[in-house]
Amino acid sequence: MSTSPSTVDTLLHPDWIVPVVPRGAVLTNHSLAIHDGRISHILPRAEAASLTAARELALPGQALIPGMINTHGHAAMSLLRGYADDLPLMPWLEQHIWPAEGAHVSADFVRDGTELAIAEMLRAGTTTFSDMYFFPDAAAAAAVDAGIRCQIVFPILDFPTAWARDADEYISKGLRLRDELKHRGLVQIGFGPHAPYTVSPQNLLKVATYAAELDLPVQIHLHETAGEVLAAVEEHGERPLDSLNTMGLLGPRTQCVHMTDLGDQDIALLAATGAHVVHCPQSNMKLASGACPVSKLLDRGVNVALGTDSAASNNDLNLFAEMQTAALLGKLTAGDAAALPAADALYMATMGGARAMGLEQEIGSLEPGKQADIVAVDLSGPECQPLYNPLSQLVYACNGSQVCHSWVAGAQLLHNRQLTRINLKDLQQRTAAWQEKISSTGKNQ
Ligand SMILES: CSC[C@H]1O[C@@H](n2cnc3c(O)ncnc32)[C@H](O)[C@@H]1O
Ligand SMILES: [Zn+2]
Repeated sequence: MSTSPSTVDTLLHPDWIVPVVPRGAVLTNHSLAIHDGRISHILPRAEAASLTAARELALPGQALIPGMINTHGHAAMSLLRGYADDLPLMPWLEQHIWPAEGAHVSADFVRDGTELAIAEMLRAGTTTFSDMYFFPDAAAAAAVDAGIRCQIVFPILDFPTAWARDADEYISKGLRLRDELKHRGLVQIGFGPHAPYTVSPQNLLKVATYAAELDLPVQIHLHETAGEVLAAVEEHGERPLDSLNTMGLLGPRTQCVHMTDLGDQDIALLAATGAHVVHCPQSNMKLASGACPVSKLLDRGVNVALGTDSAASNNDLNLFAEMQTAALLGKLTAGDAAALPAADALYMATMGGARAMGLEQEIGSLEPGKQADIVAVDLSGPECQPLYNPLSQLVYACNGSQVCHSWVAGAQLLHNRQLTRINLKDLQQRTAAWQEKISSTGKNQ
């Protein structure tokens, strides 16, 4: 039986702890201790005096929450933020984004773009992100250097790009990356078949076989628009979700991103298979793709996580904004102001993501024994006053810039809003060089 140590690495004294599990709980006059990268204690402030800590931090006016989990994105696309706005999905992709990626994406682009995304995410409370992009080795390297936790789903497409020639090469390169990173505790590798309209049924079948054999996660863009579903029904005679099910691709290791076009039968299938949904409300709204029926999914017991998608379709990587949008859109979609209360939105941004990634025993809530992935949010400013309910402020009033500190596996990556492992000045110079290069090339060249 393991006992909690009386000597700890770090002892935090916030005004509130919002552990997420149990849902809706808010602890006052409590302290949290970190030891060996994990949460060792959450205890009443009066009892914290019995602990000896190497480092103690008073956090007046601040709330501790679990580090947030951005369950879907393409981090390096931060270099394409604002490159093509106000367009629907397919013209945006086919006429603007894919040509720009064809012209500019390289290992250096991914390295710098991912670092820019990580800097933004850490400063807004994200401590774990999922990434689906070319040169996933460069994305993983940026994450390892920054100390942030991530899930890298290596891309799979039927067509050639700068990273791979065909689906077999995408898969073999991705699996090699998985072998190289197997022992990196903060990095999890999975399959990232882009979408049913860019990956053939034969190649999706290969993904299903490998994923089952290796027990790896699979993340896919799915039912992003009604047009996607309609085109698939015309071509294959069935809805994409049904095709994936027939292929054996729907199950507890599957993360279905977007899911705006969903009927009752689709929802029943998701519930029966245990597949997860990753809701990206701001991207769905900006591209006018549609709205995921989150309340119905939750009512049927489907796990829903939150993602920003890329900075090219959002245009920021801020889960506070995403939580607020999810809550507001959820109410509008359900026609019910009681739908998606603040506690549910925060759950989706934390435990929802952890469950989707199969990491629910490790992250997603503040509980003794879990990894110390923690964020401290300042609720003392005028935008959060008066303060009747910290949970309400976190979801409906905070904007991300109130994040003061964050820790991943006990390592402090943000201290008083300063990134501890990223040189922001140098990063901003590299970003400016990319902007210069991309804008001088001109659009679609
Ligand atoms: C295979 S790497 C990722 C690929 O996906 C593109 N992408 C970015 N956002 C979306 C979206 O909302 N739906 C579909 N595809 C998207 C990105 O540009 C890369 O080419
Ligand atoms: Zn996406």
